[in-house]
Amino acid sequence: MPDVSPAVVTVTGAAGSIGYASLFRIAAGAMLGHDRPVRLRLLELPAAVTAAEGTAMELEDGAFPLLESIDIFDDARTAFDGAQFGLLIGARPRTKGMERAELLAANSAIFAEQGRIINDVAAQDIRVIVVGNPANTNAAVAAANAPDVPGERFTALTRLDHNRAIAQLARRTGTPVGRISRVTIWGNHSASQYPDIFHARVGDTPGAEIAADERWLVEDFIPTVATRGTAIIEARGASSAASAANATIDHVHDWVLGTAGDDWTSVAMPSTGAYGIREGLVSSVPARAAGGRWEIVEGLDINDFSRARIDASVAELEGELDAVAKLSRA
Ligand SMILES: NC(=O)C1=CN([C@@H]2O[C@H](COP(=O)(O)OP(=O)(O)OC[C@H]3O[C@@H](n4cnc5c(N)ncnc54)[C@H](O)[C@@H]3O)[C@@H](O)[C@H]2O)C=CC1
Ligand SMILES: O=C([O-])CC(=O)C(=O)O
Repeated sequence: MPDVSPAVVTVTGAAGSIGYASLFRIAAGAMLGHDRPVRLRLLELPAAVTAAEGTAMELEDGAFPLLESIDIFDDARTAFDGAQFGLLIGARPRTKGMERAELLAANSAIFAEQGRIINDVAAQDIRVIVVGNPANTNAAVAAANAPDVPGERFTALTRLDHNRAIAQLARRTGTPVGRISRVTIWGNHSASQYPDIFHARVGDTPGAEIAADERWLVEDFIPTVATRGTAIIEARGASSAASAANATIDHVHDWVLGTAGDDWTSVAMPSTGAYGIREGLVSSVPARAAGGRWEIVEGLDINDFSRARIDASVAELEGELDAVAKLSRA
């Protein structure tokens, strides 16, 4: 029986670009199903509350039958009260001249606080997706600060990278995206990520056969997927917003309503130690969802080519988390 009780959805950074591109589709039922009412709770910085009010006016004007309420907050403790879904989109952006360590420090403070608050006031079945960068490490920090919430409820967005990889494979092979499955993004949502097609199915062709063109794989496919965000910033003059919102909705949709058939998707979630990834890191892995839970797809054969790339991206995640730990001790 589908859950048709109203869902309490807290969205941080709600007045930003991804927030704006997400909220209308959430209100229309694209995220949780077309039979599940939603109650939106929008969190913004005080300076952006008026903009959030403008978005709320437009949401009202959508007259969405599923949208039961919209509330706006500049206080995280109130915004997360009773939240069943936390879309953590708002983050401190990197500003000119800012070192990566400063960016990590600023965001770890935000996500540690939000993790503590979620622990204290969110609903018992809270599910969190962190979109704000550095997303994996922000999710790891939030999870570490929410000891009463099962770690698996904290995830980060690599579905955008996953969708980008499918799109590139479709383009290369002339295969409709709907006939491409079992692609995996491993590691960090950064340029070190590893889009793995060795287990993929591309129409009737095994991904390994396509990966055999190593020159294309190394010089074209992997870097195109891994640096797509930068290419979009260069072209658009702003970072991916609609595609990031779309991927966020896909992620939560599949988490709640299940992944299709025997396909899997890519989810950054706290490591269980599977595939030799250190526990505590939030790394992207292949995962299926059923019954409202993500399950890592275990037992895939990882060849040397993939192992080296997974290890490199995981090492970057270790470096980020270690830097955050050092900063919080300083
Ligand atoms: N994981 C992924 O695949 C992707 C992640 N991103 C990241 O998503 C984040 C948001 O991107 P955009 O919406 O384009 O940015 P944006 O700058 O348009 O909006 C961000 C909003 O967050 C708000 N905000 C900042 N700190 C906050 C806090 N502590 N609490 C509540 N609200 C807060 C700001 O006031 C702003 O309205 C960025 O960190 C971006 O790098 C972007 C694309 C893809
Ligand atoms: O750097 C950014 O904000 C954009 C980003 O994550 C992406 O498009 O993958």
